[in-house]
Amino acid sequence: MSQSLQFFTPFRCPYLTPPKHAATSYRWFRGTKLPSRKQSFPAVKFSSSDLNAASSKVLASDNGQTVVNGALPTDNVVTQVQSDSGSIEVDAVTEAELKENGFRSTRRTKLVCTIGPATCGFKQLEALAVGGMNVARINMCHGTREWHRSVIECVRRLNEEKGFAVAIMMDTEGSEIHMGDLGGASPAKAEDGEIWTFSVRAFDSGLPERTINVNYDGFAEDVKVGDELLVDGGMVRFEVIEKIGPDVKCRCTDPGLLLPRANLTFWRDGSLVRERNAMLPTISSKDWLDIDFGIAEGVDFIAISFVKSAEVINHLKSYIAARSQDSDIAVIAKIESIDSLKNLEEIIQASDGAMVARGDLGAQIPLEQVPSAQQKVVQLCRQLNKPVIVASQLLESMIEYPTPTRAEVADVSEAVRQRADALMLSGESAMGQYPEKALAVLRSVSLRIERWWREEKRHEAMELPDVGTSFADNISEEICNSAAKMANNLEVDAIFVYTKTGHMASLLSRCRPDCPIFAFTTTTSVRRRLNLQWGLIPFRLSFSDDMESNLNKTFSLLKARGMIKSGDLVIAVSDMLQSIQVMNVP
Ligand SMILES: Nc1ncnc2c1ncn2[C@@H]1O[C@H](COP(=O)(O)OP(=O)(O)OP(=O)(O)O)[C@@H](O)[C@H]1O
Ligand SMILES: CC(=O)C(=O)O
Ligand SMILES: [K+]
Ligand SMILES: [Mg+2]
Repeated sequence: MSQSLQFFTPFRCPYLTPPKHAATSYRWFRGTKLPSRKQSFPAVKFSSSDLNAASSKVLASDNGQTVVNGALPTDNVVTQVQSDSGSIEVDAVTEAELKENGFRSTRRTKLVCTIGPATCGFKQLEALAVGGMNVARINMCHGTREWHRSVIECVRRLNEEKGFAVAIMMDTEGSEIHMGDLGGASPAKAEDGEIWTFSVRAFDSGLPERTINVNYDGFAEDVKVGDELLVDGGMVRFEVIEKIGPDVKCRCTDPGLLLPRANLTFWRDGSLVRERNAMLPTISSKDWLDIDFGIAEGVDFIAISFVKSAEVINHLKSYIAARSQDSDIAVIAKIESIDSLKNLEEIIQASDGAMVARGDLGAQIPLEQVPSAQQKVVQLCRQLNKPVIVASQLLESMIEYPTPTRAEVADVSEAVRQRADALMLSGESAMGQYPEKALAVLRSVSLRIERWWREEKRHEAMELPDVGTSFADNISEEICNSAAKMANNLEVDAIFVYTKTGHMASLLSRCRPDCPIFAFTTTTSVRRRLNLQWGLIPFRLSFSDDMESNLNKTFSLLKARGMIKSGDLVIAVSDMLQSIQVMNVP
């Protein structure tokens, strides 16, 4: 049986001004005591007077079939469903998880893994995909384009051959100051009191002992004797003791490992020195070449390091649009500098998502300010309806050890509790000894915390401001907000959303409902992109504007695959019809 509410908006044309009185309404929902899901659904016909909106109509029938636009689904639909039964695509891991644990227990928090030497092989990538990796990140700071291309090819092959839907994120190097790549030598340890040389010289035949290359030509000019030099945000510290032409001699004051291409920052009188850094371009000439590479390879996301303003994001987005027609590449702003925090709202607004890149962020602001910055970025992204990734050092000790520290588990839990869209592994999966175990920890902690929070109903409702600019957008938002609220109150098993661009799916995800969201979309690229968003289970399915036939088709395909069963309670929304329907699976 089905109950439905539809919003007819004849003024969806952008050049028509919407009449104000036609605001959508779900008063019946607010004012009506909703039946508990234990009760079966009475077939109720709402009269249009039950609704506030003159332009809204409720269509319901009592024979288990919904009347859409006055037409009943015909036998033809059923025949078509049968002959089309192989045409739904969902990630193989999610499918297995759904069947094994049921709808409600699927993981909502998405997982991103940085791919490096420890995980670049086909088998290792497969193990990560099986372990729940939703997005594979390649970091252009490291490795050659050839190396990255082979990783992308492996992921694509896995998706095709094994039915995964792993998306690819390319992360740019950015032009902040960092060390060279050590010329292939293994990372060295700097000991307390040792003198090391940081040099902007090019060394043709290997690096002399205790010498580090610096990528930024102005380095020797900019630093002063007495400055403090921080490697990787303070993992190793030096004091500048002498400048000799292109060489800067430094004494190690905090020992530690010098990793290839580690970030360098220098501090004077307790403050970060940034004058010159602030003038470096966010996207370097090398980054532009990497971006061309990413576009040519058809990556799903490009993450931009050290974003300073919204301008660079807009610039990149128009470049991508010009270079690749119909491109679905989403641009993720990495929040990892003081400037990005200053211009946070405009940057997030301009981007398709953000990453709290705590590694470099912690080198630019005092460490104790990183947690509040994280909370702020996560919250703002949700309000602006952009996916957000919490990254760096989540399970840092697992680079070397097979179990995380209690503090690391608490940190992961906090990011899940904040309801970030995704968590990211860096060194743990790129070059650690236990990439699969680290992923398993993220997975099990996410599941546990999500369930606990749901059961205890601890999530305080967040004020979600309107994000759209048009009246049609506002209707979509109202529909999604209401659908999510109804889903929680009725304790439905899943929300179905039929969406071509993915926008309605992300609006639902933003509400963080108690049940998972099945997002049906027509293209594989949108489906992969939705993989980053909280609570979405993306399916590829060809569908029409006829919701009734879409629903029949989906029910029959999902039932045939054992993913849903008769009696399951679902709410369906669509961005073609702007409707909400509540029904038990027939
Ligand atoms: N493609 C790669 N080849 C070799 N080593 C890699 C590669 N990708 C990552 N790594 C190693 O894993 C570590 C952590 O990866 P991560 O992507 O966090 O890099 P990062 O250098 O900290 O830079 P970023 O600030 O962009 O995250 C790196 O420091 C590097 O040692
Ligand atoms: C991920 C990243 O770039 C950082 O944490 O600095
Ligand atoms: K990077
Ligand atoms: Mg960084």
